[in-house]
Amino acid sequence: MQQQPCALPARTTLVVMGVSGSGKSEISQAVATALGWRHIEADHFHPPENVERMRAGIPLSDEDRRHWLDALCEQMLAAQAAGECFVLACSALKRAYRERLRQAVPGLQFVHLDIDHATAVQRVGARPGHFMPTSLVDSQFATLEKPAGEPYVRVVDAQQSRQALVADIQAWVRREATEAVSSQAQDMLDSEIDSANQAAQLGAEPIYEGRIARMFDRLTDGLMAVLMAFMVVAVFTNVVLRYAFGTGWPGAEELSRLAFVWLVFVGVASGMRRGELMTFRMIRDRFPLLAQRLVDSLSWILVAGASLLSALGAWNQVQFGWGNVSTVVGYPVVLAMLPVLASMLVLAILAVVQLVNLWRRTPQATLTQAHVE
Ligand SMILES: Nc1ncnc2c1ncn2[C@@H]1O[C@H](COP(=O)(O)OP(=O)(O)O)[C@@H](O)[C@H]1O
Ligand SMILES: O=C(O)[C@H](O)[C@@H](O)[C@H](O)[C@H](O)COP(=O)(O)O
Repeated sequence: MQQQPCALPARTTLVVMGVSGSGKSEISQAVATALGWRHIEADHFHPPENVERMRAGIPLSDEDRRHWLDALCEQMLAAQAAGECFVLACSALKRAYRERLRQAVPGLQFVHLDIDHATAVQRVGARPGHFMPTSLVDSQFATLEKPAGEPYVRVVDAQQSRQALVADIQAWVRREATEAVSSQAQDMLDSEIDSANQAAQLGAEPIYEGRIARMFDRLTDGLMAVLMAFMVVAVFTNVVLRYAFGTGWPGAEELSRLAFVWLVFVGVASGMRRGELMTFRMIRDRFPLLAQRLVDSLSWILVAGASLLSALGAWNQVQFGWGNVSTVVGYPVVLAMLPVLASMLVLAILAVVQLVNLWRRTPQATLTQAHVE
């Protein structure tokens, strides 16, 4: 049967292991045919001396198996290099032998055909023309270190019918491949989410610290707390008056709207000072360090420019609204423009401070500090 190029990205390599007579050769061949994978028969890679030893009833030693295992590793790597999945029939009796194979092919899967001594002896005895004598079955069991507990291992009862064994192994291989693919997909998704999180993140450090910064924080925090409390009380009072007493406070909506405008702009200035505004750095992080500084500088110049333009707009509005009052409460409408003006001026100043920081700090500090808004 012609092998198909192996399309699965994971769990594409399998060893069918067990003592002599467990059914490695036959079952692995059938599994390979069913999956369309290359079949490698380890018996074919024993040097003639090993075959002669076994024919003479002499068990192989670790040393006898060393070059044989090396040859098997070469065969597995050759299959992989050709882009083929493979099933290797190999006794792989000791853990150390399996580790040698795993070393060459990380993630190698093993199916252990677990068989009892009597059945193995019976099968080996009934197999005509094979070099392996039944006298060696004892030593095979003596050498066997069962693989249970090792990674990617399935143990099956080799006394089942051939069809049941092939179906079981095939289903396990497919399950493992699906799980591996979905866990790879999950890993990719996780890393996408990580890089997205890195791309859009809160600025790590405050732009400016010092006595004035502490005063500014106290002032803005206090102001926001008062504004928030005022909004809650105003809206709540209005609702209670309206539904409980059939009256209301006509100014509540207008004043809470005004408080909201103040809250937003005070919050923007406060967040910017603390470096807490959302930043996107996915593209910027791909540049070399110097280019990153230049991109950051350009970004801060743009922030300063845009903030100044907004401040100018707010100032025009202040002049325009001078003398005008709100319709319900009658507060001067410039009160709604002042937070915009103040906040935009603060943003422009902070952007300039950050521009200076960029060129004063070390490149590493700049890297963690920089924001691309
Ligand atoms: N599930 C099975 N049920 C009955 N006989 C089997 C089964 N699997 C293999 N055999 C037979 O057992 C003998 C040993 O199988 P083989 O594949 O050569 O084992 P191994 O390669 O492990 O020595 C063969 O004659 C084979 O036809
Ligand atoms: O490590 C070993 O002692 C041999 O590899 C042995 O395990 C293998 O079983 C023989 O090559 C016989 O071949 P069969 O396993 O096909 O009987």
